[in-house]
Amino acid sequence: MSHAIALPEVRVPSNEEAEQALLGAILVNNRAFERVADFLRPEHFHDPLHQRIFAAIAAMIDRGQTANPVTLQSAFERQGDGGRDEVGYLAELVGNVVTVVNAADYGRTIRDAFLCRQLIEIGFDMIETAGRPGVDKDAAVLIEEAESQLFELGERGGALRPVLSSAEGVEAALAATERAWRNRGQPLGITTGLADLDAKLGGLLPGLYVLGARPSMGKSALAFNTIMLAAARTGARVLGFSTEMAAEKVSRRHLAAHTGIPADRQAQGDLTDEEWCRLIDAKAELGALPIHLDDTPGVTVSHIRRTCRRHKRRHGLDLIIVDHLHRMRASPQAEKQGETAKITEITAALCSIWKEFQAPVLLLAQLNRGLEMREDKRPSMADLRQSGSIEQDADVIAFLYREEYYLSRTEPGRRPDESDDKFNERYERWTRRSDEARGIAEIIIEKNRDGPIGTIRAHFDGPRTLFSNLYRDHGNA
Ligand SMILES: Nc1ncnc2c1ncn2[C@@H]1O[C@H](COP(=O)(O)OP(=O)(O)OP(=O)(O)O)[C@@H](O)[C@H]1O
Repeated sequence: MSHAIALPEVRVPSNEEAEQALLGAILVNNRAFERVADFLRPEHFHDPLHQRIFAAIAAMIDRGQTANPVTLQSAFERQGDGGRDEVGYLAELVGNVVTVVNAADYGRTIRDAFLCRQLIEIGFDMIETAGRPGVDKDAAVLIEEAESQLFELGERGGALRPVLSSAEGVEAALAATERAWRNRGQPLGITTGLADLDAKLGGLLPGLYVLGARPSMGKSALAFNTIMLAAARTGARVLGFSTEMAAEKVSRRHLAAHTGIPADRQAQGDLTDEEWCRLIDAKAELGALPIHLDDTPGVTVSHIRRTCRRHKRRHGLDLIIVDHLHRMRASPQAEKQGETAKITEITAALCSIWKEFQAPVLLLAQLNRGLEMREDKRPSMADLRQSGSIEQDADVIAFLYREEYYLSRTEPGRRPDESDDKFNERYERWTRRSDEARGIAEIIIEKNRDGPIGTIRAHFDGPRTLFSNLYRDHGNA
């Protein structure tokens, strides 16, 4: 049985005096407009007449004209919406001006009142839709919609994303080029911690990055231990979704990467006094990094979006890592339609997530077992399961490959009819290849929307579950 609740009477927030004072200040001195032009728009005013006056002032100043009661009045008359009492009102606004110094404060007060009015509207909408009997959307959808509205309001003050003119677009592109020129030698985007990879990709920029590999190749090690740590050390605020590994295990691997004490030994508590000290020192250093982990199993894209919104509001957000695609859940309809529909829905949604947050999304993906039947087990695009939508939506697709992994599992045994010489020769070949492959990983970039493709090599340290630069850090040629 449902029962009615009485809602409190809410006063609509507005500040008539601030609106009048700001308009008067701008009419006395048009320079006051510059102090509010970046964040204040006509719809932020509560009084419709003030909205019209502010819009007219903005248009005149944009055209390089002076806005004062006389020019404004004639502008209103030309538009056919001037009235006798406006002349008097504009003069009154000017007459009551005490100072033009507080223009920015008046502007912020007006905008705050607008945001509060918007909040009230969203709140009433929520009450109305959630309380309507026979509501046609389920609670999760209503929460998603409310969060989306709040996020928009928090991020852009309810403003529409600006449409850029060609001139503005070119100016933004040149400003980015200038920033890049100042930081030449540094990646444009967030560092991956691997210099050769940064050189190929320009670091991680807003976009969808897919990293595919067979299990145990070190995908999670590359994403969580190498990229996450390197990015966070440069101040990037990272949020990781780990569907496979508990957050505690990810953190234990962070400690392993930092101290060199393998995660399995930490878990067993088998440590010397000196190692304990290293772990405690590492705790302080790693604890200060802007890293957060969500280890909810089987996450949906809406869970990721909601968590990112909340996270961005509280902590800021520069990099999102999702481990991994094939452990995520899609909508019940897509799940019913099969794997292709599921992957298509998830990659499209992750694309909209990087666009919304203007941050790179690094998505890990498990590859088909089929590639292990091949002589050359280096992965390629065809090994991505249901790869169509991934190929289309991803800005970068890379694969991780370590020959060492396969060689260590195929130590030759003597065949029944094999001579000593033949066996020794085969064994030596295997030993040579194993030596060459030891600690080496290949990152094969098969798609790079804005840059070159190709393979880079890195060093893999198993006990630390950490990748590092091959040449610089290890001197391998
Ligand atoms: N203590 C250790 N000593 C040596 N190697 C280790 C140690 N701990 C982990 N590794 C190696 O790290 C690799 C695991 O990496 P990771 O879990 O990142 O792989 P993955 O590609 O994400 O695989 P999965 O999808 O199965 O999680 C394995 O090859 C494992 O042998």
